[in-house]
Amino acid sequence: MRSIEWDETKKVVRMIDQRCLPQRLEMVECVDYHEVANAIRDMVIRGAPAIGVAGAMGMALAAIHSKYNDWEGFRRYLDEADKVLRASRPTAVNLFWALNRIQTILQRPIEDIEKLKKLILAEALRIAEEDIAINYQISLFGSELIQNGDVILHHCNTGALATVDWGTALGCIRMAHQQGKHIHVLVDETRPRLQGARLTAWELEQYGISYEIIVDGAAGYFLRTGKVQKVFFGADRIAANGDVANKIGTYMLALAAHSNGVPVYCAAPISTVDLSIPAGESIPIEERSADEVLDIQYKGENVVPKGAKARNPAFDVTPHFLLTAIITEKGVVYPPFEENLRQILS
Ligand SMILES: CSC[C@@H](O)[C@@H](O)C(=O)COP(=O)(O)O
Repeated sequence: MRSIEWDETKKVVRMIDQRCLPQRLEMVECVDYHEVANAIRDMVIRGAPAIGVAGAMGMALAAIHSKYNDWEGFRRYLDEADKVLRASRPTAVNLFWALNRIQTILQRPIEDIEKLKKLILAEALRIAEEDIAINYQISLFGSELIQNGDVILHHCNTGALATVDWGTALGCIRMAHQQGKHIHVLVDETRPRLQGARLTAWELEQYGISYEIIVDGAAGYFLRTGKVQKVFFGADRIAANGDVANKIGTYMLALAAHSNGVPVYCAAPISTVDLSIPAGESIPIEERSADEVLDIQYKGENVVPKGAKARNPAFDVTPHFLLTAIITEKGVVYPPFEENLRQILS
């Protein structure tokens, strides 16, 4: 299963519409970069690595369908596409990382526009293929940290849907299961968009991995009562000191785990590390529409009073001292994170 792919015959980008899961497995086709930017903003596609690939494929669409034959016009059109895609979601650095890779191609001294178009598409496809291989490598390292019989608490969705395929934190769990280890996953439902209850649960069903969904507020209970051996989650941006921005609720989860002596693992590709950001407080945190919090029904009835207001930060920052390790494709990074992240990146 691929969350996103390039259709060479139709020259469109096809992605799983993650808003429809688990009820329906539907595909969406994007014919231009505006549609890709909207798909990222509306969370048709979501998850840091998948957003990065979507951004690169948005640029490929812009290049392939550009009507400009002159260098100036072509460059201006692609600059506009880059700007629109960069503005779609602010927190996951993978989007900017992937767009920067496309920019590197655009900076090459190539006069032939048709050749440049092909190079941009090839780079977008390469980013997608690399993502799968990187996740697989992360999962091989991460699975070594999982023992037979472990109960693992997982936050948000970090599986095949959040990447191109395979997944990061959920990939580690999937790999451990594939190695024959018996594991059970407690799935944080992950309010308000319910990536855990809808997407992670759906993926675990596909893989035949034992799981139960819990409300986010129940995590502390399970950690305190000794029911959980490990906590696993992904990342949208990792600062140079190892602070991790991830789905809202991660910080409270890590606090509760740390306080109860339960190891906390963050699994993410190196492309999620942003060395230009010294510490977590400088990571831009997306605030999404209050409707995502307020639009909730129980037995067909609205839950909140009419006119209720809400706040909806989509991410929070977990300080590095709460983390046991960060699992990357280059190996497992332990504290001191500042030093060891720099070393692994060099
Ligand atoms: C491998 S995905 C890691 C993170 O991107 C994931 O945990 C997360 O926070 C996703 O947020 P989302 O708002 O669903 O895009």
